[in-house]
Amino acid sequence: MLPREAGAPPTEAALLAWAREGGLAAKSATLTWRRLMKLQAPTPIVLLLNDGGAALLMHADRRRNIVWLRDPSVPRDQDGVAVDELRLRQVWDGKALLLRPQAKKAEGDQLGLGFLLRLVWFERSIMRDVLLASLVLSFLATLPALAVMVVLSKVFTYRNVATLDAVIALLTLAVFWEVLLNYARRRMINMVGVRVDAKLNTFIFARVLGLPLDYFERRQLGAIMHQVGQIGKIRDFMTGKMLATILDLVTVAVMLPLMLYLDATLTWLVVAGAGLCGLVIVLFLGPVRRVHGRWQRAEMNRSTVLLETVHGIRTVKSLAMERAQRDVFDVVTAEAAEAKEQLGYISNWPQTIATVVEALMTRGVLMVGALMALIEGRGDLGVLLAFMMLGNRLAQPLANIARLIDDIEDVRGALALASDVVNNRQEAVAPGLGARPVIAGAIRFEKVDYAYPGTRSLALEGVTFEVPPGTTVGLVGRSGSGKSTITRLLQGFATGYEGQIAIDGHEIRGINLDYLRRQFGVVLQDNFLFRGTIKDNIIAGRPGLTLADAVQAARLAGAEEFIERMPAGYETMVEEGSANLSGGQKQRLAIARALITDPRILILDEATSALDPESEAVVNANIARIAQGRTMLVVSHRLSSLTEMDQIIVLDRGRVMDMGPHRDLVERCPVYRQLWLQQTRYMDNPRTAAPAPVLAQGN
Ligand SMILES: Nc1ncnc2c1ncn2[C@@H]1O[C@H](COP(=O)(O)OP(=O)(O)OP(=O)(O)O)[C@@H](O)[C@H]1O
Repeated sequence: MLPREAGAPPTEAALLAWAREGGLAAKSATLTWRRLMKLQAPTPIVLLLNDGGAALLMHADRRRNIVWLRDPSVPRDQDGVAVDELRLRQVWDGKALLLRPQAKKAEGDQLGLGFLLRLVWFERSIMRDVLLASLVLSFLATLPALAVMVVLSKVFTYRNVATLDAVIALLTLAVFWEVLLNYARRRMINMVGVRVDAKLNTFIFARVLGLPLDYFERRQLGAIMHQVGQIGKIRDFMTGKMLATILDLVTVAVMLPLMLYLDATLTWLVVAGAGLCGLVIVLFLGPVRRVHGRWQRAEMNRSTVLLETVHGIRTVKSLAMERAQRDVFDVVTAEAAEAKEQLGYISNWPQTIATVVEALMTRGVLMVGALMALIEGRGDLGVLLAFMMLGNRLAQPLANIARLIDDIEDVRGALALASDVVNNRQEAVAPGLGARPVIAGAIRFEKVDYAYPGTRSLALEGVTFEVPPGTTVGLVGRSGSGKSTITRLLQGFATGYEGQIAIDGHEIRGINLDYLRRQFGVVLQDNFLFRGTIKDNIIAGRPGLTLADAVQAARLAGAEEFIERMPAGYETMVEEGSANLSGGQKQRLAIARALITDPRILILDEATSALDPESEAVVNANIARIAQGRTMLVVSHRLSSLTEMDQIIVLDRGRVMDMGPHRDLVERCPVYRQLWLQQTRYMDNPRTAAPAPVLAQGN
């Protein structure tokens, strides 16, 4: 793509963006001569010269203290130029672009356990510090128990005050460290959490954006939102329970050997108790999983009904469907509540049994310990007390680890739901893939057959036509004849067609998808305006464009006059659902938005169908000006708005019936003539002359 201001050198940011769009990993850097000498670069380095030019660094000759440069515009087979430090400094102040082929990008990853582990692995340096802090904290946690042991065994028995002083000093120091390390650990855990959360969210958003359009059309929006929303559960688990478990494991790893040292028999008693907890939970895993699945499906239904109702609230209210929708919602809520109740009932059992085992374990330690001391005369009071204190501290993490199985089930379900959306086929795997030819706007369809996924009948059948650049073309036909399908295929929304679709002779499947779509300006019947000012909406998605660009596009679209009458002009906020704009104003804004990039091909798909005659007249008056210098495809049911088009393509049940200017078609094409007569019949009647009727007959 050429810079907008032809002749001006591209900015560093633009070069970076182009390199990245071209599939390269690019970085800007400031280099010194010494760095250049040290570079044994196998990858291209572009030196950005002070006058806006650029040179390619071929290699640095350290022995002779020179670099070999090449002018990128000079043919490859010509030699480079040797430049020494003094000469280079005169034209270059250190700015450079470092380029290399892109490594496998995160977008290519699939959401799954491997991906989540990799996210944590990225944070390994902080995680290492967290583990280290946990290790020290676990040691510190054993100190009170050991202190009790020492006080009972040594201080009381031998009345040793010096030892008591040492123990008190040690415990005081330990408290200080404990507070400090706990504070640092919480900060680090929070940091890991925030980073993992941000990465996970940006990854999910990129994947959802990359899903093909027909995916959203085939699925219920509510279900998609619910499934994607599950990511919150995964994040909470990763930064909450999973991390806590790792820390619990550290505690177990530190305490177990110490307890084994103090008393092996009692230790095995504790371990056996924890094992029993785990076993109980594993036994309940199957039933819990089944009920959990049912509950998840019920929750999904509930979100779908809620979202659909809010989304279609206009229809719900105007058809007075509130009562009916409430009934539907009541039913799905009851199902969700029943499943949740079942889930609570089932998962309460392993929890209860685990609590019993845990209680028996701690009491068992006391009894067995006391019995051993009484009967066998083994062990002393200090050791028993210390053991019990440690045992209590250990029981909790062990039980937590066992209970984790329960949470894993929840997260496993959440992961399955989220990845069901996120891991679907992406539209374009590599952003850099595909050609970027300069496009003038010639369109050719050749024997194109297309059936929508999941349907058997062909939406397009043997469609063949050719449109020279700069032509205005109307697409007409009954409802469902395939008009919109043609415009969709042209924009690369589906690639599973037979035959060939080419723009300027380039088959569109070979063109970079992002680049292809940027060649189009599209206005639909109902256009979505984003929250923001009118200016933001016109220049949406094209950062860097200015108010002047927005004004120019608005003028061309016939929107200038009403924007200037608005309270804050171009800075007027478009309200939620664009309630402060009329249909005609919304449509003219959408046309301005489509024109802002000066696209080579403009598609108006029923763009004026919903407009009142006055607004339609304003838009139509500008059509000739809008069409100048570009190819324009206009889908319309109102044939009267297409009579001035250079060519009109007549479609019927997915086939091209004829193509030609209006006056020829009226004479030779029966389908067209019939459509035309149906509409003009009304026009002849002075009482119904104003709007031409809409041609919705269905088939
Ligand atoms: N997303 C879709 N999934 C499945 N079938 C579809 C989809 N969109 C359209 N179709 C089918 O493809 C055929 C052509 O539809 P298309 O929307 O291209 O017609 P159209 O001429 O633009 O109709 P209209 O004037 O009503 O907008 C129709 O039979 C329609 O049912």
